[in-house]
Amino acid sequence: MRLHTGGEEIAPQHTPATLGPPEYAISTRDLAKSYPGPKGTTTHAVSGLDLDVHRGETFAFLGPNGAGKSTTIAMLCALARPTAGHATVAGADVRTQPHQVRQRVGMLFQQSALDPDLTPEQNLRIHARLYGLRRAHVHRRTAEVLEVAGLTDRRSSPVRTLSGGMRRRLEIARQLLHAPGVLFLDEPTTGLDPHARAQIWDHLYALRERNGSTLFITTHQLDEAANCDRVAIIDRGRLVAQGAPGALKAAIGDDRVLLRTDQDERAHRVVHRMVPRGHSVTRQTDGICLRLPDGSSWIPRLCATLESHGIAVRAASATPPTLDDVFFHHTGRSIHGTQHGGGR
Ligand SMILES: Nc1ncnc2c1ncn2[C@@H]1O[C@H](COP(=O)(O)OP(=O)(O)OP(=O)(O)O)[C@@H](O)[C@H]1O
Repeated sequence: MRLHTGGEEIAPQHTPATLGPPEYAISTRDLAKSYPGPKGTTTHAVSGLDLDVHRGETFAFLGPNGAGKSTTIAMLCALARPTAGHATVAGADVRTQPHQVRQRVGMLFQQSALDPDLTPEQNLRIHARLYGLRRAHVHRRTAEVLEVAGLTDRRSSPVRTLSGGMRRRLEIARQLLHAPGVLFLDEPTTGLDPHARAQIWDHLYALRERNGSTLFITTHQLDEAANCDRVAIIDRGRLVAQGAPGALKAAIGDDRVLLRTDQDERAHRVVHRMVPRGHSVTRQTDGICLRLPDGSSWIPRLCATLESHGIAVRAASATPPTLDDVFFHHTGRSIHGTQHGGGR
């Protein structure tokens, strides 16, 4: 993921009455950013984005590659200018008060900005000075954030000797030095093994509990988004859905029914005829997938009909909707790229 510092002219501004109330950590209305595309075209990286993130919330920003996540973060951190719309972050307007926004947020980039030959303590001190922290505070804040990151005992080891998870915690610690009100994390667990991923999440939850930090986290990991307080799903620059993961899943209702048979092609045709219009039936590499309300009640009927056609059912399961099903429901695609293949 890249961050961009766009340089386009921006429209005249005023703060619209429709922006969320000041208790929101982040509020956007009609936020948009376009880039000049190839051959005179325009790429609408983000369009008409309305987001409200409460203070102290862990908020996931979920979307496939190229959906507009980095562009949104860049605008919210006042690193890229919106082409249109409004946004306030930690009480400051990204257009008219970009300096205040940058003072009040922390931003974890995907690319490491640590010097591997220096120790955690040295890296933090350099960052603190670059950030203009008063000398008297640097020592205390460095010790505090090292403690929060669980790295006090490694404070004098060269960074190159730390594990991937430790380095990521150190990157997060760096962003906490100036005690930001909102912390943006761009895919914070990318490249980490499952154990280190889990540790980073424990660390983020602890930050939320301890400091009441607002965490805005981009991800394409469905399980990570599902563990956040609320999630916004973005696709092709537009907001698809926003809400608590449970509520988003409950709103679509349909379960996912998976059938594995000895003749999937024939089974697909049979099943297709049984299911009412408007419900999806797709062939996947691992069987036939249906999206239906109360999926488990369909299984005996589906199996009996298939067997009456001489098709053996090897496995059948019904699972409640996931955030991928929410994405599919709104876009007709899986977040990881599977097209709606032959469904209804
Ligand atoms: N500086 C730029 N100039 C032109 N087009 C850009 C620029 N930055 C991003 N884009 C385009 O804007 C769209 C959104 O890109 P963005 O990087 O915000 O998506 P993303 O969701 O962060 O993707 P990924 O998860 O792959 O990093 C893409 O079509 C991208 O090609």
